[in-house]
Amino acid sequence: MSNVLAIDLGASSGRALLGKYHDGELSVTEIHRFDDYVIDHGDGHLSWDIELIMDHIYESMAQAEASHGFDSLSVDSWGVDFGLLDQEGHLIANPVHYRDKRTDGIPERAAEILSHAEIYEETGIQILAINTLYQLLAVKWHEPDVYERAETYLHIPDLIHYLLTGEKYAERSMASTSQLFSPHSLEWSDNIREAFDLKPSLFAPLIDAGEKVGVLNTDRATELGVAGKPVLTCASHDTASAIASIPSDTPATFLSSGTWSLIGKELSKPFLTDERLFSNEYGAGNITLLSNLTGLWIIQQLREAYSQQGQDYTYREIAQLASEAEDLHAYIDVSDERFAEPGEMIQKVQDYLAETKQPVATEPGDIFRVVYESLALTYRQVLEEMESRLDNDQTGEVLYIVGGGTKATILNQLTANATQKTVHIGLSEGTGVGNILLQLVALGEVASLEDGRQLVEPLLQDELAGSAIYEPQDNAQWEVKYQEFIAKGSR
Ligand SMILES: C[C@H](O)[C@H](O)[C@@H](O)C(=O)CO
Repeated sequence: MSNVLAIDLGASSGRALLGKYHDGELSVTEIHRFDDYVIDHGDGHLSWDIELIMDHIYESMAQAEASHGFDSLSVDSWGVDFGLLDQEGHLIANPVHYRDKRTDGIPERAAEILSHAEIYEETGIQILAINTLYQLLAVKWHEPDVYERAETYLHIPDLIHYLLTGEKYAERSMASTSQLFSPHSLEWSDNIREAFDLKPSLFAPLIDAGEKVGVLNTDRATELGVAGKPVLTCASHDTASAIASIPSDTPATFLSSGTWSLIGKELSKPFLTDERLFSNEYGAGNITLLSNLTGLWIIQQLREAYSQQGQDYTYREIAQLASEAEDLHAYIDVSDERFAEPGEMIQKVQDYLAETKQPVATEPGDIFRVVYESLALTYRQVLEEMESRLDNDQTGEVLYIVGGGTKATILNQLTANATQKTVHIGLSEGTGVGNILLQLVALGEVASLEDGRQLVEPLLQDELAGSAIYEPQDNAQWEVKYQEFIAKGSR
């Protein structure tokens, strides 16, 4: 019998879930939710307000204690970002946001030292400017004084675990997002470190999901009466914890749907392609081969843009408008760099449509529909690219979707239509539940993650009450749309 506290930090909001495992049954309650922890410094500079996040984590502990109490805690978050500690172990500054402009031009400069092909060969990670490697190089090359002071780099969950326990570790699923890690050896890549002459001290000892980091030992923990409770690793990368919550007996084809869309397959070993199409991240004990796509961020940004014009839409209203919208047969390339950057999203979608000589959507519902359809068709494109390269036994008829994006039911159906796969809906709080399952494994309450995944089905029954499967519809029509998309909107 254990109660575990999962802190799940997303790029748009964070939440604390209390998982109660009693008599072989798991129940999960959300006890705290918070947002607004991005600091916008202007001129394209963004950081994460770590003090505010820590306040909410202590608030979550207080709520958990006021509820049923908790036996352990673990934090997961978005990938790639990190904090730098100095020699005394002090955080030098707030962690910088992956959308910060500091990495502009860095991948190109890095390629003069080690080609993109060599970096991919070593790390199995797609070349994206947000990657930790490029962020660290931005510090080294543009802020040498900060680089000099920096002794250790820690990803967000590792940093928070350190601030709670004083112990410095790097959990492997998160390390695998960095482009400083080898999916072949599952260790930090000496080749990358040496090629870019990065200080060895920056790299904390690696640790697996499901291990003990230390115990809560801060003054605030003492004040709350929670000092001494263990802090454990889950799969600290939120995508990896989300995939851990998929109730599949066999390696799954997955879409982790949220601000980002991470679509791919669970594999037993890395799979590299000459075209550097997919990332080989490390999950909870397996490789998660995936493509990292700008996901519902575009919808979130459209919503904000309409709000600035005085039109406030709930996500339910957005889905409704999109489902009633005209089918314009118009598509965007969701991976076009302009859509990854904040601001002016209505204009950006319209500009893209005009530039590619497609009907320009003007009504909000039409614009939302263009984005939803383009996402769904991009999922098909990625899965086709993947499945055409993998062995037959690694292809699948079922696609599992987990994460907050599952609430966009229109996107679930469009994804089934576009991919021609049966879509099984997982938990909207899959990440937090994956975090909980891995803590239960660490505590010895559940024998393995496979056993833990069996606990998810009853949670799904509670959440979805029967609407958990979407079958593909209108196959012929979607075949036509896919060809149109490949011509106008594909990446
Ligand atoms: C930076 C992104 O958050 C990251 O690449 C992605 O993998 C993720 O963590 C989505 O939640």
